[in-house]
Amino acid sequence: MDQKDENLEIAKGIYWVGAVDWNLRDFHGYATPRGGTYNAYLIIDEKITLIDTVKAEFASEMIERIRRIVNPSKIDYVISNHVEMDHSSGLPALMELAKDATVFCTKHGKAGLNEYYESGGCSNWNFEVVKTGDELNIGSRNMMFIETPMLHWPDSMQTYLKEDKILFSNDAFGQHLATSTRFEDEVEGGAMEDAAIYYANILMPFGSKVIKYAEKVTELGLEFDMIAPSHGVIWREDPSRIIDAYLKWAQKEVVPKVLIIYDTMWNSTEIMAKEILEGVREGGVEARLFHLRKNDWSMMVKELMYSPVIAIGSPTMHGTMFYTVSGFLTYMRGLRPKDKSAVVFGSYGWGGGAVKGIEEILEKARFDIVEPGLQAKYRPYEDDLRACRELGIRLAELALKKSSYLRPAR
Ligand SMILES: Cc1cc2nc3c(=O)[nH]c(=O)nc-3n(C[C@H](O)[C@H](O)[C@H](O)COP(=O)(O)O)c2cc1C
Repeated sequence: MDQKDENLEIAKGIYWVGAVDWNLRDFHGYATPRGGTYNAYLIIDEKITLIDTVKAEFASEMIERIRRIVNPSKIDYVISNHVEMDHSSGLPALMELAKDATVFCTKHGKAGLNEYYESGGCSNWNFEVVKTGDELNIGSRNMMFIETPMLHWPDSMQTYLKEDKILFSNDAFGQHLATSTRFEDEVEGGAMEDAAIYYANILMPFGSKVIKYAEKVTELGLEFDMIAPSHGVIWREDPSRIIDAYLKWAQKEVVPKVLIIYDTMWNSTEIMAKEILEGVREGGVEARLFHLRKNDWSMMVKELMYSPVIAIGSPTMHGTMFYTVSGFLTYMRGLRPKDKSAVVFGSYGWGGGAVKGIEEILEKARFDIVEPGLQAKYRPYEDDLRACRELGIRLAELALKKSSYLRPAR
């Protein structure tokens, strides 16, 4: 190993061999202003073992990192925790070199890899299908596999290295964060906020599975010295913090906060939004205001996770809501937020339509619509503004009532 690469040995004989994607700004539609990483881990033992790979465009970088430690053809075992392409599309290039390696994955993992890489030579790979509790001896160490279906795909699993007490958790507990260090405790300000954004955008629909997972981990009596996800930095200082945070998010703990999301063509809806915000402020509660074309939706979704109350505003355009509002509602519905109270507002010129359309969607998504939508014709005048401010005060009261704790998990 070069001196400069020493920090890549995360524990004795265990190396990070992934790639840092400094310029990643959009991860399948999720805004990643701080970049990202694809983490792969190499374990040098009697059986040389690679855990996950990287996105195809970084495969040669991963192979080069491996080569500096060991000839890739010497790899005996490849653990494929998840078939999604950011972790598996580097696999065909790796398997070209490690022709005799056995690939360990779940039943759905094997099917998924075959779907993705039929033309990548997958039919020649040796597979071993594993399930929860199965163990694999690699010499001085033993691994245990834990299936985590729908955390966040059907094939997902995690790998626990028993002697080192390291959990290779794949996407769970990850963050999109490009760094030159590999540990969370070395990142200025930590990575909990990045993990919260990740949870909100990727795992929010699967809260009940997260709760079951935490119970399983307790039942198995697992202890952690490190939790090493497949994105971002490794949790080393009190690693259970991230499991506790997941539990809080899954249990939908919220803070007294009102989220105001809107779009506007001629600013009338924006004036209403800001007046609602004034009311919330008067009511003694924090409000966050987001213009849909000026902010990252992934950040709004993180705020939604913490906020018990949301106000959504849209002007009417051609008889319906503004297009960004319908796009955001589609994204938000898919994430299945629960126990949210909502109110709708917006400006219109003649027949209207936006407010009604939004309310219909929110009802289907099981939001509790606390009162009829507020509408202002063309420009909001004194009466409209007073109504917005009073609405804000009522939303603040509601947010206080619905909040079960005072600070987000950090
Ligand atoms: C392209 C366009 C289409 C519109 N279509 C409708 C409509 O179908 N029904 C309606 O009531 N108002 C319609 N309006 C009027 C707007 O809803 C109205 O100007 C409103 O005050 C805009 O709110 P905003 O300032 O927040 O953008 C339309 C406006 C524009 C610019």
